This record gives sequence, C-alpha cells and structure tokens, in this order.
Amino acid sequence: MTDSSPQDWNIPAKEDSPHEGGFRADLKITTERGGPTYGEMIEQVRTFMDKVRYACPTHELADEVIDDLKKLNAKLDTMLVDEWTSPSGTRVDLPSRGNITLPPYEISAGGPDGVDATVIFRRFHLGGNGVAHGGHVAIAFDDLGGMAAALRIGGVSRTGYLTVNYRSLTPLETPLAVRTWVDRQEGRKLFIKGTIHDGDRLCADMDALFIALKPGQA
Ligand SMILES: CCCCCCCCCCCCCCCC(=O)SCCNC(=O)CCNC(=O)[C@H](O)C(C)(C)COP(=O)(O)OP(=O)(O)OC[C@H]1O[C@@H](n2cnc3c(N)ncnc32)[C@H](O)[C@@H]1OP(=O)(O)O
Repeated sequence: MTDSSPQDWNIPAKEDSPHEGGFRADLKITTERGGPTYGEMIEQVRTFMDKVRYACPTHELADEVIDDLKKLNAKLDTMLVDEWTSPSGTRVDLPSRGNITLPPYEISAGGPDGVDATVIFRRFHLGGNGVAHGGHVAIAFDDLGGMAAALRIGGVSRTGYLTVNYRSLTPLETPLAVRTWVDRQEGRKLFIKGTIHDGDRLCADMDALFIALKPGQA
C-alpha cells in the first residue's frame, strides 16, 4: 500500500456550486451520507484517539498498530470524496454533525436567537492536569457560535475574531452546557456571545464576531 501524498487530497467537486469559486450557497443537511453506522465509526475513532492519548505501547505493539492503521487508511483511500459530499459536518443526526475534528456535542435547541448544546471534551482533548486544552474549548465556541450565526442568517459566515475568557477549569468526560447566541447584528456583522457551564459553574465565555459571506466569497 502507498501512503497518501498531499495531492491526493485535491479532490475536485463533482457538481458546480452556484457560488463560483466561493463557499457553497446551500448548507447541506444530511442524515444518510456514510451509511447508518457512520456515527459508530466516528465514535470508534474518537475512542481510539482517547486511548492513543494515554497509551504507552511497547515497540512491538506500536509496530502492530502502525500496520493495522495502514490497512485502515488504505481502505478509506478507496472512498475519498470532495469536502462538499463528505458526510463529515453535514450529518445533523450525529454529535457535532459527524465531524471528527470537533469535540462531540449534541444540540437540544437551536434557532435565530441561539443554540443550546451539551458538549463532552474527551480524554484526547486533554490540556494538562486532567482538564481540557483551551484550544479545544475555543473550537467548541467557534463551531457553536458559527451555528448561532448560521441559524440567524440562514447562510454561511466566517469568524472575524473570537475571544475566550477561561473563567475556571473545563473538565473532561463531563456533559457541559453550552449556549451561544446573537448578541446583536449590524448588517453582515454578527456579534456572538457564548458560555460553557459545568453545572452552575462558569468554565468559559466567548465574545466573537462572525461576518456573513457575500455571494461567491470564499
Ligand atoms: C440543524 C442546524 C444545521 C445548521 C447547518 C450547519 C451550520 C454550520 C455551522 C458551521 C460553523 C462553523 C464555524 C467556523 C467558522 C470559522 O472558523 S471560519 C475560519 C476562520 N476565519 C477566517 O478564516 C476568516 C478570514 N477572514 C476573511 O476571510 C475575511 O476577513 C472576512 C471574514 C470574510 C471578511 O472580509 P470582507 O468580506 O472583505 O469584509 P470586510 O469589509 O473586511 O469586513 C466587514 C466588516 O467586518 C469588520 N471586521 C472584519 N474583520 C474584523 C475583525 N477581525 N475585527 C473587527 N471587525 C472586523 C470590518 O471592519 C467591516 O466592518 P464595517 O466597515 O462593515 O463596519
């Protein structure tokens, strides 16, 4: 088998976008891409990453795992698609829309006024001394802040700035309440706020600007 080279990832989109050269105009929402067990596949990968974070393999075991991973990567190589047709990020029936790169969250309510979700930072989100890495906290805010913006404008925006105040430690493997909402809107500018709580305790809050993209804008 061969390792993937960088060019392998430049997979052209199958369909033309109504936004030539830019972001896709429509936000795809799917529940079937990748099949009925796609969510379980993603969960197994997360579990694997949890174990990798804490494992100290012998040389022999590391070599075995490398061989197994090469086989798995070769299997997925036969199924690579462009970003617009990948299940990842579109599967609204799965935690974090099936996006392996995000901390898994589940949305309990979402609309033009904001989003309520429960996020669980996993063992592989460890920063140090048993709690979450601040960068992963920011990723949760970025995605759920972007979601609040998307649900307000019915389209795509990009983060202009995102400030996180880390108010107290953010635990791993604990369901945490996230709320993001549009504080105010000025034309294309959406000023988003957010909080993450562990019970009554505020772990972090966010102050961000998302800017709605113009047609054709990347
Ligand atoms: C069931 C539900 C299904 C939902 C369905 C799925 C939902 C799915 C959700 C996905 C959620 C993902 C969320 C991730 C979002 C990223 O992580 S995006 C990646 C990180 N961000 C970037 O890479 C952005 C890089 N920057 C850029 O591309 C450009 O600067 C931008 C943001 C497009 C803006 O450029 P532009 O269009 O030329 O606009 P520009 O005129 O510069 O600025 C517009 C206004 O914003 C102001 N502005 C711009 N930047 C700043 C700044 N940093 N600070 C202050 N003001 C600023 C300008 O001053 C200007 O203000 P006004 O003069 O109009 O008052």
